[in-house]
Amino acid sequence: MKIAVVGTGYVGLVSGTCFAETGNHVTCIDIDEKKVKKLASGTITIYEPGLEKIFIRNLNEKRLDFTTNLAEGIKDAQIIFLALPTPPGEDGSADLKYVLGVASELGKLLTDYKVIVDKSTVPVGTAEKVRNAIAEHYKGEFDVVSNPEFLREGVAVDDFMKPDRVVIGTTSERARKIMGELYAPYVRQGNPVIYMDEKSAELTKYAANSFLATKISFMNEIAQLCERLGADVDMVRRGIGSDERIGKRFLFPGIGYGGSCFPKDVQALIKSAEQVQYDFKILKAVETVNENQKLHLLPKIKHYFNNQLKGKHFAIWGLAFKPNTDDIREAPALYIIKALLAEGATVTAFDPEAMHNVKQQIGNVIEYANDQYSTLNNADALIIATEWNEFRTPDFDMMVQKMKHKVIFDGRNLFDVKAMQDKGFYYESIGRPKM
Ligand SMILES: NC(=O)C1=CN([C@@H]2O[C@H](COP(=O)(O)OP(=O)(O)OC[C@H]3O[C@@H](n4cnc5c(N)ncnc54)[C@H](O)[C@@H]3O)[C@@H](O)[C@H]2O)C=CC1
Ligand SMILES: O=C(O)[C@H]1O[C@H](OP(=O)(O)OP(=O)(O)OC[C@H]2O[C@@H](n3ccc(=O)[nH]c3=O)[C@H](O)[C@@H]2O)[C@H](O)[C@@H](O)[C@@H]1O
Repeated sequence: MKIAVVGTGYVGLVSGTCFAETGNHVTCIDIDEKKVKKLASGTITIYEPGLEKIFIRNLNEKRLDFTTNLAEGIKDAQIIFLALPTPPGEDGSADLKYVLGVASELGKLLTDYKVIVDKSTVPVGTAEKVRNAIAEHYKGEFDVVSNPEFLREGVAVDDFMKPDRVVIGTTSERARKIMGELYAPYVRQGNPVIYMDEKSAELTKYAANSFLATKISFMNEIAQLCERLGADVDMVRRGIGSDERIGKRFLFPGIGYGGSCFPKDVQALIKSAEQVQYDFKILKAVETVNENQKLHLLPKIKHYFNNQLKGKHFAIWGLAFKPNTDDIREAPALYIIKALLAEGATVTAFDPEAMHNVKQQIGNVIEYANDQYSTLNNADALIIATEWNEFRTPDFDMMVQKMKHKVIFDGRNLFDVKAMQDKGFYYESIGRPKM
């Protein structure tokens, strides 16, 4: 099939590349000229394990190309995916200016039947708005489908190639058939394509992200209780996770959820509810808990240093919002850094992939180290903000040699509490007894 993908960010690039991987011809369109030039010349623009290899293969085999020209990019396409940003507007609701702007452009360009697919995360009713924006200029036949994306950064290729499910929202038989054909190679036995109406598909995406965020905030509150009652959240997590109705995944407490989606999607669903006079109480609490959790380590740190952080030097391991990505959008580490600097402390940080993005965002207000151990020179304490694999089994002897004090505040529960005590560390983590 011939496919166009408008927007070559995370979702656009991953889905475009993966659609090409099963033999489709994909043209990716973006207004960012620099990005398009880079991609067209074979340089990948995001860090995503496994993506570069298939990106290069499909580029070389001419199943994937890039352009800034919308008219040229969509000309021969049977399906046009919109993978455009839907950032929070001033009031927290999803800003649809990119999606509707492109829809209106498409209306001026369409000359024959095409399926226009909302892949961006968009509020209920957007498919209708996209349809109207196109129909204002184009009077011929076309369909608008909602096909939300559920990939996770860091494992995006696997999530896309072997999805748990594919949700397709359309009431058009013609569009349903085309979308079914496109997705047939991706769904394994037992992992269904779920067809529904557009509105239900749109809400499914927000419900999924909000439910997962709720699980995390719930566990972060259980962790708070554990700290106050002397229980161990790791044990509680295992104890409840083995119940299939609850499930083992997404029960890890930490320093809050970040990333480009959970924070904005929770906010947007609260707003959508408000617009139909519904007060979504649980989600408001989920958001508040998460805001507090990002700085949960701070009082512990201040308490340890008798409320005097001025002149103290901190090492930070991990800047990305989660491992295996260079994405720093809403990363808890950035909130911690800001709070430490405001208290007059200094910071040296290391992240295996995300440092270039942090440098670009906050510049040289902190120092950047070439590896995890160099952050520790003269550090009064180490703070762990992202659970990269290489942080899980460090050389503790080398750490001890470099650190001024053997003090670790671990926002991701990487180490065994008793083992750390035996090594002589002062070690605080999330929801586990200090010993
Ligand atoms: N990042 C993720 O892991 C996931 C994101 N989503 C959703 O997918 C959508 C896109 O997200 P990301 O890929 O992260 O966004 P992004 O911000 O990484 O990329 C968006 C791209 O669209 C381009 N763009 C903006 N206006 C344009 C226009 N008029 N014409 C052509 N290109 C234009 C930008 O230059 C950028 O390259 C959002 O709604 C998001 O909520 C859904 C699932 C996963
Ligand atoms: O809509 C989206 O953009 C995507 O949002 C999330 O994917 P992503 O943001 O890439 O990352 P997750 O793995 O979900 O992690 C999100 C945040 O939750 C935190 N988290 C996750 C799991 C957990 O048990 N505890 C926890 O604190 C992570 O550290 C991270 O900050 C969803 O998992 C995807 O299904 C969805 O497509």
